[in-house]
Amino acid sequence: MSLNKVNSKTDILIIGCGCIGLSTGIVLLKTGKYNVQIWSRDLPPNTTSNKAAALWYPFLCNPPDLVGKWSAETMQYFKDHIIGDPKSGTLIKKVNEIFRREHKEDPEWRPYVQSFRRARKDELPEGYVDGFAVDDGFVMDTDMYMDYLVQTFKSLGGSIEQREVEDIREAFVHYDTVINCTGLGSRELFKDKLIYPSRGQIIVIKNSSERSIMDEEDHIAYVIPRISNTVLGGTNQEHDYNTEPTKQDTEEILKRVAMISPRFAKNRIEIQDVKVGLRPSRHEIRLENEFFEGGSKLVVHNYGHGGSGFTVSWGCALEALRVMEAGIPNLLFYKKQQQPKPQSKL
Ligand SMILES: Cc1cc2nc3c(=O)[nH]c(=O)nc-3n(C[C@H](O)[C@H](O)[C@H](O)COP(=O)(O)OP(=O)(O)OC[C@H]3O[C@@H](n4cnc5c(N)ncnc54)[C@H](O)[C@@H]3O)c2cc1C
Ligand SMILES: O=C(O)C(=O)CO
Repeated sequence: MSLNKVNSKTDILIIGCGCIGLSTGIVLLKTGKYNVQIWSRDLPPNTTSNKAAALWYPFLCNPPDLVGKWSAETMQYFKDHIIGDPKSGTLIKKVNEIFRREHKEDPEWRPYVQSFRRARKDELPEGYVDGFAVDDGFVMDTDMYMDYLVQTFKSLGGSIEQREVEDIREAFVHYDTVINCTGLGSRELFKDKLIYPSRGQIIVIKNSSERSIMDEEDHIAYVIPRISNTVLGGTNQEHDYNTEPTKQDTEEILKRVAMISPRFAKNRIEIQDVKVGLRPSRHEIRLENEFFEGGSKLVVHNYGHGGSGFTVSWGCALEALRVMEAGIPNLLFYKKQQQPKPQSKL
């Protein structure tokens, strides 16, 4: 049984069509070494990824040092490959995180992000005394960006099938190597009870804003401008599976946002949409190899990105490629191939 190879490229299956699965698929296809197919229960716009705000900013995601590294790699990847493309739905936008109390410590990801600085006094709304700033942060108009990822993946030769995987062995019938990008789905598919939902509600409004501003100190409040609208948030209700928006959360978000951006207190807010997504939260991102079927099958796990899937997506995709290529030579088939051929007796 040879490793699945067609046209001398190795066949790889990715399960999941969120920002993580699509970014990982694009990185694999760009090497020119793999045929990549995605199987996914839900397709954009019906994924958690589509419910995100989204901006580049490490948030509700661990481990801190790797999140810092992957966030910085993602920022670089955006600058090199994405920001210049108007179809990507992305914009460079300064981001300020603000605090009501002095915040002596820089964020743990600071060593990886050269453009980090402390906020200036004029960037702090009334009642706030400290803050961070990243002038070359960026935002994504999430639906536009997800469509852009799908188009990029397909244009590189990737194929997508809407298909739920109930048992990983279904995938092993056709593939030796599978990349698991199922987010919260890993709770069932791989029985990982460490991953759980953190419910986030956002409001999409017509008004615009010149910067992203967020307060995560005692509760969550943020304003994230995008190309065609602005997102106000948010909530973080752990282990809450309710995907329906609530009036109470909408009112609470509007109240908090008025504190960080007084202009939204004065001007009439024109609500376009209210969305809810379940962040795939975990004590840390799981990005590692797991061998099945006596070493003849390989699963590369890439899930558990919490509130930072977009922020770390390209760094994690590049890491998943590295991890996968370190794992494949240990597949039983490869090992057998490396064994010296028995010398003929003649
Ligand atoms: C309100 C809100 C705001 C956010 N804002 C930001 C932000 O500003 N910046 C940021 O970086 N992040 C943000 N996030 C976090 C970000 O949305 C997530 O980290 C990210 O979407 C996770 O991507 P994913 O591809 O792992 O998951 P998903 O988008 O959930 O994709 C998982 C995919 O796997 C599929 N799947 C699952 N199980 C199976 C199965 N058994 N068989 C087949 N397919 C399966 C699903 O159908 C889906 O296609 C926000 C999240 C929320 C909720
Ligand atoms: O709500 C979230 O998860 C965010 O990342 C917003 O910044």
